[in-house]
Amino acid sequence: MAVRYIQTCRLPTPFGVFDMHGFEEPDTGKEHVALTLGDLDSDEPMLARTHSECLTGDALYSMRCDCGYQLEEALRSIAREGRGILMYLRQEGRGIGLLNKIRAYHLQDQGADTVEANERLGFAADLRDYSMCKDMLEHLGIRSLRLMTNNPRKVKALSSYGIDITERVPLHVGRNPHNEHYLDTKQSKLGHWLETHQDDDPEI
Ligand SMILES: Nc1nc2c(ncn2[C@@H]2O[C@H](COP(=O)(O)OP(=O)(O)OP(=O)(O)O)[C@@H](O)[C@H]2O)c(=O)[nH]1
Ligand SMILES: [Zn+2]
Repeated sequence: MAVRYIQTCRLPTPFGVFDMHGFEEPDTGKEHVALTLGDLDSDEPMLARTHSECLTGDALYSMRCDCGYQLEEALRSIAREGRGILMYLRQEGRGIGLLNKIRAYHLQDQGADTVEANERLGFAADLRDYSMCKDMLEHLGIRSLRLMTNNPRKVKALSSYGIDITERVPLHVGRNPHNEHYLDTKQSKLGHWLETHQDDDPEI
């Protein structure tokens, strides 16, 4: 989905003072942001995270998933490095929206896994689209990334838009008894790289 740039402001966080750049999808009115830190002009590949919105994990401390832990770890890593970008994409619930995610969680409370729950509601397992990242990165003049993710689809999608992913950086945090089954399902059904030993990624 195409986005247009709106404005930039400072965003102080416990991890560092970021710049927050706002973008809008003219077709849908959806609002996305990119947080950046450090020198954007250098051609050195930039540490990056594309993070899909998860209100429950990112803001409400849910332990059903790993999102909140990953968000914090990504910001912390960017701050440690002194340079990087986090694109926060408003595609809640892998694209089905918050209320449908609650419906899906209800089905999971009754025994379905995360993929089966989506399917029972009539959705594909993952409806996300990452094309807005291309416009955001182009606007900011960023060409190559060291991407923090365990999700092969993200790497494939961003590469297909011509974004140069020079390295895939694993982001293994937040496993707990409440999300163990969810993480195992992501690994077995969605192909996430979640092994403890990370020499599992020969093509990147
Ligand atoms: N439909 C649905 N969405 C979920 C569920 N649990 C988390 N999500 C959403 O999934 C998205 C995060 O996707 P993940 O596959 O966990 O992680 P990812 O961001 O694709 O991959 P990583 O980069 O490795 O973190 C967020 O939008 C969450 O709201 C669930 O059980 N059902
Ligand atoms: Zn989540």
